[in-house]
Amino acid sequence: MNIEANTNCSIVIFGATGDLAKRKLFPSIYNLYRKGQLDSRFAVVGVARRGWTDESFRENVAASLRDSKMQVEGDLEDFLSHFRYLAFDVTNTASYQDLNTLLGEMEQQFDIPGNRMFYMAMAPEFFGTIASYLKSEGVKNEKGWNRLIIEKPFGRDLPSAQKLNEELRQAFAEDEIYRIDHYLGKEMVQNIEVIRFGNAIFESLWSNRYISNIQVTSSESLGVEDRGGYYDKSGALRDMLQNHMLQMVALLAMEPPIRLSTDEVRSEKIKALRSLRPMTEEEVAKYFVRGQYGPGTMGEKEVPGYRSEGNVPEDSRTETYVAGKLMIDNFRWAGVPFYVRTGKRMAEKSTKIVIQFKDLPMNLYDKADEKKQPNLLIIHIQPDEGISLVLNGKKMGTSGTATPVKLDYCNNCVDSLNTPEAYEKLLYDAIQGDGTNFTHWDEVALSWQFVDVISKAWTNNTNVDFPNYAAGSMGPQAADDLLAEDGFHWWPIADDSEFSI
Ligand SMILES: NC(=O)C1=CN([C@@H]2O[C@H](COP(=O)(O)OP(=O)(O)OC[C@H]3O[C@@H](n4cnc5c(N)ncnc54)[C@H](OP(=O)(O)O)[C@@H]3O)[C@@H](O)[C@H]2O)C=CC1
Ligand SMILES: O=C1O[C@H](COP(=O)(O)O)[C@@H](O)[C@H](O)[C@H]1O
Repeated sequence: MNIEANTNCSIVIFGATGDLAKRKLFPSIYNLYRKGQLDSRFAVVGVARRGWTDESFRENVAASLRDSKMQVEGDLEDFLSHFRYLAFDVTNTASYQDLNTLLGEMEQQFDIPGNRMFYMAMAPEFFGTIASYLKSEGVKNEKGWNRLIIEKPFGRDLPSAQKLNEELRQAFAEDEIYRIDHYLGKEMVQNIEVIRFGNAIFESLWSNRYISNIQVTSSESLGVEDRGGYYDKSGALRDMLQNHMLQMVALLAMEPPIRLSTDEVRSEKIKALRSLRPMTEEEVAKYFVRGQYGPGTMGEKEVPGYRSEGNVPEDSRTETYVAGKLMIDNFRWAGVPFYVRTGKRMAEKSTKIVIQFKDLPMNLYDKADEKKQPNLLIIHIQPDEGISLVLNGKKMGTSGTATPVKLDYCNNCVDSLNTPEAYEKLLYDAIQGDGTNFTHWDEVALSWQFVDVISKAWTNNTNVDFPNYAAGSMGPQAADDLLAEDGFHWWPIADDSEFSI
């Protein structure tokens, strides 16, 4: 970690009237303030087009805290006094000059030495323009540090991501750019490194010698809600796999870094992503499966199919589900499939990683009429947070018979109230100058390079039979077949008591 002593700063939120600011950013800033993790000398400037006043902006911030069901204490008025609003036109130099003047005033008022953090919570087509004006109009400050936080999506393929990156790099250095992947702020995603590198029993087994396959599932029960317009141009591959899923794979596959510094961790993740076995377009069908949900039942409720959602064409060929088999061609992982799957309108909201260990070459407790139970390490990312280890123990009252036993550690049972939200942690890290849990450009580029082949193959092959899974199910049959061909199956993500074959 690279910790910055100088953390009193101004935060400028571009897109301060939007959904992300309301649902995630204001509550996170308030939590940091309440816990004393934000220096008391801070300022927040919200910018967007609409003509709000400071008062209406503050009322909106307060409403966002109420909506997030936060415990707001007697300090709300003081907190809100650090917030100002500026109606803004991103293409007009005068707006940037007004912003600079306002920041100067607030820096004086709150004794801030010029540190500025610019948070891009706006449609991505504006990111390059804003970064360039921040520099040309002198809002990027010479007096303190400058940091640019960039929301997803970072491009829609490698060329567009490269173009965006070049635009940003004209104005900001790589170490001033913080590309957010909110999965990297999740408590249990951060725990992957600790589980691996803090436990002799796991690190010594963490390779193709002992692991047979790894499964990463991130299933969502919600559909596309009101984001049909965005989602139909994106799909599950770009929306989830290119970023969150590949980041989790990189953390699971990387070599131990020589120390926990930003550069060392990133460098190992980059090496893991470079080891992903590339595919040709023709090979994509062998490794990847796409799906789109049709109508179905969620709990008791009938829900429509994807093609009937708002702003989605009725003949859409956008995938709402993707499953794949990734091979990592390096010494540690050769021969071990990493299976990933993610989708909307699946049976459960759940993110889990299951590490399946190889069977013993000879197990004295194998019975011809009983199926074998492999050892499993399960990392529960959300909504439950914790670790389970599935072992074999003696079946009580019998002799010579083994039965699966599960050891559970529940992280959010211990301290659920104090588990910080991902955005809160990432904002805190960015203020500290710690970029470890943000993605380096090379990681973004390698991920797009891998994903672009899949999206090209899917665009060129229009012969898809969509919808191919019912809302409320666990996805298309082809995703089960993908594992069955290798002699595996997806481990259940819902009811842990089912952890026997
Ligand atoms: N919402 C979420 O949960 C997530 C969002 N993101 C990303 O965050 C970013 C923002 O998303 P979200 O908050 O949902 O989007 P919204 O559409 O809700 O908000 C967009 C914001 O941008 C402002 N805006 C739009 N055009 C202009 C303009 N020309 N000049 C100035 N301001 C403008 C809007 O305000 P006004 O209309 O007043 O100008 C509004 O504040 C996107 O990149 C998205 O992909 C990423 C992960 C999750
Ligand atoms: O980035 C995104 O993530 C969410 C899922 O995030 P989670 O923290 O709830 O697992 C997903 O719904 C959204 O489509 C995607 O853009």
